[in-house]
Amino acid sequence: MTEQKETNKPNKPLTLSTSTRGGAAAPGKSDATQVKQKFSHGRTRAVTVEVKKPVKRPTTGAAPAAPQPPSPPPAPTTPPPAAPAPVPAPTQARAPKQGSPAHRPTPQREGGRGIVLRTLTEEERGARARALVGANRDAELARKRAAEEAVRRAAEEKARQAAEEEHKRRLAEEEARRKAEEEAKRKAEALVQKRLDQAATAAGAQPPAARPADEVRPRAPAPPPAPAGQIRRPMPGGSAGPGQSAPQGAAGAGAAIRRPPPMRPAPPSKRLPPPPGARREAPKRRSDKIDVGRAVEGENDFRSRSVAQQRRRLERERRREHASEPQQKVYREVTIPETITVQELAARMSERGADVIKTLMRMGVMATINQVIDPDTAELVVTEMGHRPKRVAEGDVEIGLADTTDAEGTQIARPPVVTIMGHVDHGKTSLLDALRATDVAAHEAGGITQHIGAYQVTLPSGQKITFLDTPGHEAFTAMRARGAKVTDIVVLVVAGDDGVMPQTKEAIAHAKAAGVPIIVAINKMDKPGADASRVQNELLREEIQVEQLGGDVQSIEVSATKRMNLDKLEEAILLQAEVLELRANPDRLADGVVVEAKLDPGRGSVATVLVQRGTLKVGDVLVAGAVWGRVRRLVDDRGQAVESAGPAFPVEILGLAGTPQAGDEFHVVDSEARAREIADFRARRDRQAELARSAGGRGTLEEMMKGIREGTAKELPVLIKADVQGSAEALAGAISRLSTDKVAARVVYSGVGGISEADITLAKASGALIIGFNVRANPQAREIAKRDKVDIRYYSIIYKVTEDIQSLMVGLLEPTYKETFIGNAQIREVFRITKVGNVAGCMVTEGMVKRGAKVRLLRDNVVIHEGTLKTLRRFKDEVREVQHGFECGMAFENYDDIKVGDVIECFDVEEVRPTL
Ligand SMILES: Nc1nc2c(ncn2[C@@H]2O[C@H](COP(=O)(O)OP(=O)(O)OP(=O)(O)O)[C@@H](O)[C@H]2O)c(=O)[nH]1
Repeated sequence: MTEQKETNKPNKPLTLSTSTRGGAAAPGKSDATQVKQKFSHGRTRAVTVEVKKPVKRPTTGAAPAAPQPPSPPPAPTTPPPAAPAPVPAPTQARAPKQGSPAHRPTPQREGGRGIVLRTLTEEERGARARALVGANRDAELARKRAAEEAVRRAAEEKARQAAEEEHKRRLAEEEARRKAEEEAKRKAEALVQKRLDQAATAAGAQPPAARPADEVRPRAPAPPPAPAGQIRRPMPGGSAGPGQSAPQGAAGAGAAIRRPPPMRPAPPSKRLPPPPGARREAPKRRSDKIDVGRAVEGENDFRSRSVAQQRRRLERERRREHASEPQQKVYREVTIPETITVQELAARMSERGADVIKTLMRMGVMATINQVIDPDTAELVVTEMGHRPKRVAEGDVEIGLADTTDAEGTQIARPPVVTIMGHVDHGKTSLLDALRATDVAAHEAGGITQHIGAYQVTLPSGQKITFLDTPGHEAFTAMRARGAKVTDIVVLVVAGDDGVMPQTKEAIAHAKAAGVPIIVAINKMDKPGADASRVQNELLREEIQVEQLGGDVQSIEVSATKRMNLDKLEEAILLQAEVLELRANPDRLADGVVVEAKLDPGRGSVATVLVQRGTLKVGDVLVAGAVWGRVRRLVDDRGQAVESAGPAFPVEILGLAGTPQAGDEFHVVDSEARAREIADFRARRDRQAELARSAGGRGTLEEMMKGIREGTAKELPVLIKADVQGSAEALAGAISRLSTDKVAARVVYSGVGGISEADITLAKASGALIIGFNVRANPQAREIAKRDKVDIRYYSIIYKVTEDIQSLMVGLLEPTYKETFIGNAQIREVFRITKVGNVAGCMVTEGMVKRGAKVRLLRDNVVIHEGTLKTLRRFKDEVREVQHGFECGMAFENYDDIKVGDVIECFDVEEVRPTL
């Protein structure tokens, strides 16, 4: 409305208003009048004009609103037709602000001739021109806005059309879907009808008319009067119920659309108010599940079932049919881990939890569904319920991991792995360096040898030797204690000028305990005081008989500093390797031993490993101890990156998730999942072992005895430390003499001095018992012994030692049992007694029968049962024994299968103490 008014108004940015001085002028006469000239931007100017009074009035008509200026601006009077409404708005908004006089009513003049202006001054003209320019600018601005508005409107129109089309499309889809649903329902109903007809025909039942109405789904529309009445009830007056929109109400009046389309706009203004009483009636309507659209079409006059309901009903029928068939019980193989809950066990057997609990109760075990039961009980339950138990341990994840068997043709010769051992300052490091310098490959490549704990030397002949650079025999034994057998040959370095020293003896003991052949390198032979034969003789006392003295141990005289006879030493090593027939299969998943491992700040976990079998490659997934990882990089002993490492090749591995321990075995596995599983299991096991240790577990001796009892050990290893050499030797001799063909006492090492950490390590690696004769263990050794469960026994009298060792050895032997026959009884009659079971009425035919004695049941001279007697009665009294020729009643413990004619053999069992 406002816009309309605005547009009808003449737009005059420049107007004149007059004020006549001196009252009204007489007609026909000129009159001076003061005219107020108005410009844009609110500027005004008073102008004096002369008005000539007309003699004669013109014909009536609309007086000009204002005298037109000589060049009137067209813009304000011609707004763009495309956008009439928005354009005035900004103008209107601006108009009052600017105080534009455009809207002021133009004074109507009495005379129709208009006003004659006086000639404008230069200043006035200029002002007018400026005003015109300003007006033109405004008009231009308005035009632009109108154009923009037109574009926006066009875009809006387009979007609206698109939305309408989308809406139409959805309606069509909805309609199609509804039709499809109806079609499906019709088919389902037809099927149900058919089945019911068939059932009725088969049973010779009543005609379909007699069937309940809700089972006979109408295929044709129901009679119209009924739905009409039902529809009108919930929707009085035809108005929509609460919550229903107007379109639904319209549908009730005849439209076929039953539910509002999803995108349909429902303006709240069109929503009809709920009729009085509609709220009360709504629940009833919902419970009836009346469908407005269908009701109008007259499709149904009662509750209709959905397709899903029909399907469910058919399924129920099918199940009922199946339920009548007897179910075949499925017997399964049930895997039983080390711990299992009742629920899990029930699930694995596909049995009900309650049944499993009942079975447990029958066995005298009260357990709840979530209770953990031990594997033995679980196995009994599984057997009881008719399934097949399969026991597995958690450690089964390691099965197949350490498979060292290789087919005959697959193995090829591999380089020997050598460890150098000896007394301090006898020249181990010097010899290792000298041997390393003989590596032709390093010289050829010009590479600098890295110190990575192991390196390989290529001899001029092309043969290779791998040296382990482990610091001393303790590290060697520590690795062995972890179960790793890495070294093939030990080179025992003895300084020619010094001879056999305590650590030389220790080294010999360690090498012997590991069962590794020794090659003696008598070093420093360049020194004037060096005497090889003296050294060889001293070695004899340590049971090392060198070839020069008729033994089989090779002995080479060398000089590390002078590089003397190094080639001979290498030859001796290769010869020994040949004897050992060292072979490995390079074409399999690699495994080996971690020689050393560290956490490098720049490279992460770095493990030096020695490949023992197969070929280790970059990208392999491996597990080393409780650590796993994927090989990111392999670096050889010269610091060169390599792609693979074959048997006896020492190499650094980068990419492990953690740092393994020296002596840990590594295995390449086929998947990360397996590696992770094994590493997790080992970490768990180590944690449990640590807990058991802290809780004070069993000692080595007990474990050892258990091993012997189980037949896995046949000897008692002993480590002797004494105050003087004489005592140590005497003890070693006495203990060795205790050995018999049944069980052996083996002296792993005998030495002089207090018990050190090295002794504990050796004892641990050998599973030995330590005997401290007049010596004690130092605190560190005690601590390690406690941690590693190594038994230390202190003595000060030699015969006490031998007595103890003897009793230990006897204790390790299996006891023997002697059987003594007591008598026989024949079953003459079998009585069935409630709560007791079968009782045999017998006649003692030989010797006597005794309560508490062992019995065997013989049927046709075949032993069919062996056990104990539950009762032995004579008449009604419980008796201790029944002599030959008397009758008695006997019943077996946990056994009932007795028959007339069977013989009960009665015997005693006596344990015989084993002797050495
Ligand atoms: N004359 C002579 N001196 C040697 C020989 N071998 C080693 N030495 C010297 O003996 C000393 C000890 O040598 P190392 O190689 O450090 O002996 P080691 O057994 O490794 O010593 P630890 O590492 O302390 O156990 C050094 O001063 C060497 O120079 C040799 O063949 N002849």
